[in-house]
Amino acid sequence: MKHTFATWHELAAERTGLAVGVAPSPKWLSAWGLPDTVGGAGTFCDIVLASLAGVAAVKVQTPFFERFGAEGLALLSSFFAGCAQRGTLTVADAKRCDTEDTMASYADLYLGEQSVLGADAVTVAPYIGVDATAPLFEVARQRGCAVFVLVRTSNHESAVQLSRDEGGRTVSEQVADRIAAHNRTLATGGRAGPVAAVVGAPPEAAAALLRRMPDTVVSLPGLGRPGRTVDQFRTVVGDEGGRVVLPISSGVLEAGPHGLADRIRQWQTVLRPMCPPGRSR
Ligand SMILES: O=c1ccn([C@@H]2O[C@H](COP(=O)(O)O)[C@@H](O)[C@H]2O)c(=O)[nH]1
Repeated sequence: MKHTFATWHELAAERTGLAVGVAPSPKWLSAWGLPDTVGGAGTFCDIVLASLAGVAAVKVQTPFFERFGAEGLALLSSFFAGCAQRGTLTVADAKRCDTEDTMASYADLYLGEQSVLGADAVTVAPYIGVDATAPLFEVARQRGCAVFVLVRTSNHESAVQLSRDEGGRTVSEQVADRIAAHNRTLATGGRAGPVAAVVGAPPEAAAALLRRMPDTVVSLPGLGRPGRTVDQFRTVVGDEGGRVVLPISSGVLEAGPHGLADRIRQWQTVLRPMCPPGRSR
């Protein structure tokens, strides 16, 4: 059976919630001894693909491909096709943000039936209004894809997300509530809705946001970073492991081309108890 993010709980139960971070940036190409060219990025992708057996998902930072122009996009498209052959879902981490008509074109580019990229999911920023991204939600629903909306990010400049409205809700909480509302309408048959969330908050805030969005797949970045422990994540996830995606970039790429496959297996071993087999959302 081909899984989608709507059936993430089944895929994660089988393969764990790990999403391998894919970033052919100047930094990682250099660390891997590869040239900072589209050819170097191609070799990087081949090595990653060879290490993906049994991996549920990849989270791909698309600007590191786009910077190479048409050749970079062609590489991204063929990398996604390679992932699909392995049953690995693809998140295009593009963090798009625009008004409705433009977002509709992003839906065509990343998720649509004729999409040249053919991703399973794309990330969007909600600061022009969550509902401006709604054209993507409908395409995602029709095609069994997902749109990951940034609810709370981990970067130092993210304070605006904690501003409060008259009712006392933070911007992050308002975004979370819109996501929950969309999924109440769009989720069907006990599956997760097509609107997913990215929550890079500290543990307590992350757990509260996770509870605020039932029927929603939630990506929790931060594992593998200094100061973030597996125990912290275990506490946040609780028994909701069937709807959690755990993206790890630096924590896998730092193993280098020869250690990558082993590092991925090590993370899967660590993460397996967070997603009990057969557990539903
Ligand atoms: O809150 C967020 C949301 C997304 N990111 C992205 O993750 C990578 C870094 O991943 P590591 O596993 O920590 O290396 C970063 O470049 C963003 O694209 C994030 O950091 N925080």
